[in-house]
Amino acid sequence: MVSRFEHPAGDYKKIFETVEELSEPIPATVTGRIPSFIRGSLLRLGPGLFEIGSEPFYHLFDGQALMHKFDFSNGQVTYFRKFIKTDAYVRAITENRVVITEFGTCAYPDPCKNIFSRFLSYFKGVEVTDNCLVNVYPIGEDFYAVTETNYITKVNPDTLETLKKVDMCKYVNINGITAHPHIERDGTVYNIGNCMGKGASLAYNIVKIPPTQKDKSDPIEKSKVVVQFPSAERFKPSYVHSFGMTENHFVFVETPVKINLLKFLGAWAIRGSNYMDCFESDEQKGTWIHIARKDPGEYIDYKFRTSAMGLFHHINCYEDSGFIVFDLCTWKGFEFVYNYLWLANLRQNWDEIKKHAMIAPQPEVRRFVVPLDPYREEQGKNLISLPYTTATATMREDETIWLEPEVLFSGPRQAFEFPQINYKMNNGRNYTYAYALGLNHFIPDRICKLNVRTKETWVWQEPDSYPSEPLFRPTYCLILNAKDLSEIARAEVDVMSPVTFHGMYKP
Ligand SMILES: CCCCCCCCCCCCCCCC(=O)OC/C=C(C)/C=C/C=C(C)/C=C/C1=C(C)CCCC1(C)C
Ligand SMILES: [Fe+2]
Repeated sequence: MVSRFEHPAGDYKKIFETVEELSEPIPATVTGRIPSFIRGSLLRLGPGLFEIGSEPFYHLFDGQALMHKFDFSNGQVTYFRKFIKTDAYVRAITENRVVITEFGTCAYPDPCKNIFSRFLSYFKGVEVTDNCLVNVYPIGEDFYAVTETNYITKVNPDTLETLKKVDMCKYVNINGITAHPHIERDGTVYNIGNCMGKGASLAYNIVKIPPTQKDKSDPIEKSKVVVQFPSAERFKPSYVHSFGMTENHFVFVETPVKINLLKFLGAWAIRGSNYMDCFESDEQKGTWIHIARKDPGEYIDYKFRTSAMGLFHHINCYEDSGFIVFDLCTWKGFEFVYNYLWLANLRQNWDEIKKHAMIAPQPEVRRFVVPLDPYREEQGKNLISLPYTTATATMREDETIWLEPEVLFSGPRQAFEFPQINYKMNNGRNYTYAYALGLNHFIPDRICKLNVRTKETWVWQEPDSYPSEPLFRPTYCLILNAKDLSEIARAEVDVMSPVTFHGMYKP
């Protein structure tokens, strides 16, 4: 599953360049035969505008949200893209400067204003960004483009028009909410977000948004918090990017990558800083794993611990014979991987890219197992009795339960990231296959498949192609056979497309 290619020509730099939106869909040239059951739209999101006037964005997660769409109908394909007209985008375009602070780029006060109003604007605090460049998902009958703040943006998935900005803080007690909800077959959405509770105590709330309402009212209005996970530290919640959901449980992994709230609330409002400045990594704490029952929501107060790791994406999790099995795309150690995703680094020449990735955390796909009844057995004994995994859980003297994972895939600087499963069929269930984007020293250059039972792997790769779950240069949408990753068809358009993070197929 490692890459067959080196990239000395540095063509990958193109996926971090600004492009224009399109005024109308353009036809794609199809090679092969698009299967007739593929009728719908592939929607994807990522950054499309990497600078405004003379002001650059600095981090991979700062560029302004561009929504892409491939439409499939009767074997024909069109491609369309539009910038989401968020406040961050519209105000930046209007004032020709960065107006709202992004993940790693700070907005400075308007230089045209007099010194007094500039001084005042420092103390007004920071406007939280609505730059929804990370993912798109349905809520009821509607579609929302999202980042990880409290703002989500309703879009029309056909015209890519921006419809309205919604503040989730109005409905539930959260300060931010992830771009990776779980969606049940009936349309119920579950998500997790950091929250500041009573007496400024920190927690992580699981939010439930019901499906389409009979009375046609907006399901978001009926959002509620169903269960709360405590934070390991009083003023430092961990960064959370995704979580796991089995039939009856939620799995939340609390990593050592912390948001220092004192920095966040204080320093940020007074001098120019951005979200990246507020993270710190705790070398001592390791990783805490939390479990909660789903219905009714109830936190299960077992102290599962494992070594320090970075985590963005859960692959899948399921219950089996009194255990919860969960598979993760991890990064070894406590250092924040986002420190390596500054655009200046990703745009370097290949030799520098490789040097940089040598010192970064290393990726590994890991399987963990937790027992649902850990206090049955004595201390020091492995509590896991599933015959097919070497993952262990051991009760320690202090009543914490130490987890050692089984490694499902490991290759130096070769990440299996941005994972996908056959979600409708397999989420929360015992499963066999996971698919992902292969990162070669952080450069996305292949599509991978992993059999999580046997560890067998498959790869699709082509020279000078930089997929992102997957989008390519020159932009083409590739249809691969899920069995062996062989090519079925491709629909190519004569425009360049920058990197995208996540998206969805809308039948
Ligand atoms: C697709 C190819 C990419 C090429 C290189 C990738 C290398 C990747 C290696 C690791 C995987 C990383 C996965 C991350 C994916 C992703 O989509 O991340 C985007 C995340 C964003 C934009 C997060 C924004 C979060 C914000 C603004 C949070 C703000 C807040 C806090 C920090 C504290 C609490 C309040 C608030 C406002 C929510
Ligand atoms: Fe993600």
